[in-house]
Amino acid sequence: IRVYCRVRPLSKTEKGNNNKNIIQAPDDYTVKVGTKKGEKEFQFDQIFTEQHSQENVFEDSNNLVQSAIDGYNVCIFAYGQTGSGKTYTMIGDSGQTQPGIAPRAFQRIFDLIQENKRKFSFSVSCYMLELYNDKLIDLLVPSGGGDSAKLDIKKDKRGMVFIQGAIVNEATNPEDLNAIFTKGSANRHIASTKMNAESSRSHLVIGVVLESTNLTSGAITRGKLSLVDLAGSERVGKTGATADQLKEANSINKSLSALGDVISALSSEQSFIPYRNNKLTMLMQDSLGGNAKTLMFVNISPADYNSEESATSLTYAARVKLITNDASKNAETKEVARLKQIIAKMKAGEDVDDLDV
Ligand SMILES: Nc1ncnc2c1ncn2[C@@H]1O[C@H](COP(=O)(O)OP(=O)(O)OP(=O)(O)O)[C@@H](O)[C@H]1O
Repeated sequence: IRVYCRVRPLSKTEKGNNNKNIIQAPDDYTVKVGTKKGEKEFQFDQIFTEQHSQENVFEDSNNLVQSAIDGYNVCIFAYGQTGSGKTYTMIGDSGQTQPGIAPRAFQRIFDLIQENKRKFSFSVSCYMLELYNDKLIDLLVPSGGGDSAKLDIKKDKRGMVFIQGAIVNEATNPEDLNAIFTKGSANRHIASTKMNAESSRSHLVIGVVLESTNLTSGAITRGKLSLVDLAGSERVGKTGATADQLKEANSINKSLSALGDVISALSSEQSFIPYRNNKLTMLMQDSLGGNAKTLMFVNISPADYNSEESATSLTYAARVKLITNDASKNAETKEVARLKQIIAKMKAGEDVDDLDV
């Protein structure tokens, strides 16, 4: 699992309020957050700051679109507190003057299809779901989502998750995918109004299934690109929160901890992975582990009043990253040291069989 950290710029209001920026990124891989308890430092695969455009962010993610076409299950998901830039990263700004990963990926899918059309025929289909208070809502059912009781999370023979009872729309060009997304977003808005909820309190899952048929051999390959905008990770203060808000927060906490547990179990190569503990992890089961390629964005706010939330998000993300990272880093360092020693010995004309590393 690769983990990228993205720090949004201070907003106009925050600048107006004289909020301080407490995030530093001394290099491309290190981020420091100033908290009341002192400075905390974290390492990730890449840090994006306000200097990085949406193009820059997509450049580092777009090879995953190729992987999905090649038959992998690819998942790109964004984690962070409300207002930290998850939607901006995954979808873009509201006017789509700065499109995010999803619309760029939609375009890229069809660019790649075009490049490969002499050798393969392709079919592209898409579903779009929301998970709110542990309830699945089909966003492609008009006027605020379908009857969640009819939806069931299943796996096909090859382990790909599909949602029995959910609408799946075919797409033949990027505009189709954009139109499906726009329709789903409008339904999400209606659904959240009906439930009197903020959309940031639900998880959004877009699944784009890519099937290619080799025109010579007839072999069929299926991959999937899952784009997930998770619910805001912040905790709700007990004081002042309504019963509904506490229920929401509780359900979000449960699902995000379940996701953390799955990722930990995968990273430490445990034999049992607790996917079935939550609908979120059941939904993402084919996107985490196995032949999946996963990219996590941890989005953080740079403002001083969010420092605790930012530190908490980074700690969660570090937990995702750390376990695998440590192992491979150590292995790499040892291996590099061993190879260096071999080179040195070979240069000196010595025997390389008796190495002590
Ligand atoms: N990298 C960025 N550059 C410029 N503006 C940004 C950036 N990231 C976020 N913003 C702006 O900050 C605001 C909050 O971002 P956004 O809505 O993406 O947060 P969010 O984490 O998705 O929140 P929610 O959980 O409510 O959906 C938006 O107005 C967005 O346009």
